[in-house]
Amino acid sequence: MPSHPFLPTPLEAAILSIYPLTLLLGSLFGAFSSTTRGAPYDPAAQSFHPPELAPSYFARKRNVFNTYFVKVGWLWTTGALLAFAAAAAAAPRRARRGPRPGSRLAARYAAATALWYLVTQWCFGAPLIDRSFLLTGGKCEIPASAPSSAAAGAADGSVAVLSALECRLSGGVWRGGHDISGHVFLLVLGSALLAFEILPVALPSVRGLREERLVRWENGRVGVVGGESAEDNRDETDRERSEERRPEDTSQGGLGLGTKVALGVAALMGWMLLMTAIYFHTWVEKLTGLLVAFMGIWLVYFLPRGVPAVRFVLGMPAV
Ligand SMILES: CCCCCCCCCCCCCCCC(=O)SCCNC(=O)CCNC(=O)[C@H](O)C(C)(C)COP(=O)(O)OP(=O)(O)OC[C@H]1O[C@@H](n2cnc3c(N)ncnc32)[C@H](O)[C@@H]1OP(=O)(O)O
Repeated sequence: MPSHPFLPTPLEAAILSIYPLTLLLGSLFGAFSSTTRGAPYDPAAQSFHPPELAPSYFARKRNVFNTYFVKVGWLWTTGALLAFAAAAAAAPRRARRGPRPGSRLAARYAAATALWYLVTQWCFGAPLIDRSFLLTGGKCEIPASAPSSAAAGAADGSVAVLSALECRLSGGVWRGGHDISGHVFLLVLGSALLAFEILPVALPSVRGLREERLVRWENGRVGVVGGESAEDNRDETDRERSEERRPEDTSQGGLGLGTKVALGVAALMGWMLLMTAIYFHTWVEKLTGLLVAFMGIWLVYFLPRGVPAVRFVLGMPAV
């Protein structure tokens, strides 16, 4: 049982700990494997170069999983969530009496999408990842060989661009700052979103996914979702709703094809996280990617537990 609504249950903590462990094991493997250490790594290109000498297929930037899966990872996350929502809606009547995804699934998805967008795509201009790169001393360097129009910048060969994309378009190299790993961020946020939405619905009788979650009620008291102490503090309507749901606790939930596909997408994200940990980025870049993703997960899944007003907007999975 967690000690505060803002904290995960032991099972949720165990699930979340898979992420740092994956990064740690992957980074250690990358650091000690002789094949990886012997391959030519180009820090400017942030990859093994030339690609033919990369230590594995997954160590090449243009591998099919990176190009069509991670690089459009939010589209996959969206599709997986829709598949899960469709499977839950189409579940047979008996399973439908099991926990539902919750009326605020779309709000939580929108919140997570907004975070992904601000961090990796656009934040009233350059995305947060690019802003932090510039703030930590990074700049866009234009090689002498670049077309003269692009190279018209400062004396040190750098140009005043605000984003990695602009830099690339002007033929430059994004160099010198701290580059938070966008891959780690997206893969952790996307797979955790799927896990936190699907598991409490698909595995309703597993302790720690639903009923051990602590919440703070409007009167300031803290209780367990669906537990006795919590119900004592809720209004009549809430109690009635929870009575309706009680027989579902023993059902198997709606683990239809869509849910299995969505879990498959989350698992592939886990695999790609491991590949990223082994073959790409520095330790600190991976760590900051993880921390930013964890911040997002906390905002969407743990802050609502402790703040009723936020819970009113974002709700909680399977409640
Ligand atoms: C009821 C249900 C609710 C839902 C109800 C809603 C209703 C439904 C509404 C629909 C509405 C539509 C809404 C959808 C909206 C979208 O989902 S459309 C969006 C589709 N687009 C995406 O998904 C884009 C996702 N991609 C990204 O965000 C960024 O590309 C990423 C993944 C964060 C990565 O960024 P990055 O620049 O590659 O950054 P980074 O990780 O630092 O990598 C640095 C380098 O190392 C390389 N690298 C790192 N790791 C790896 C690796 N593992 N392998 C190979 N290379 C690697 C990178 O390739 C990169 O190299 P370059 O490409 O720069 O040369």
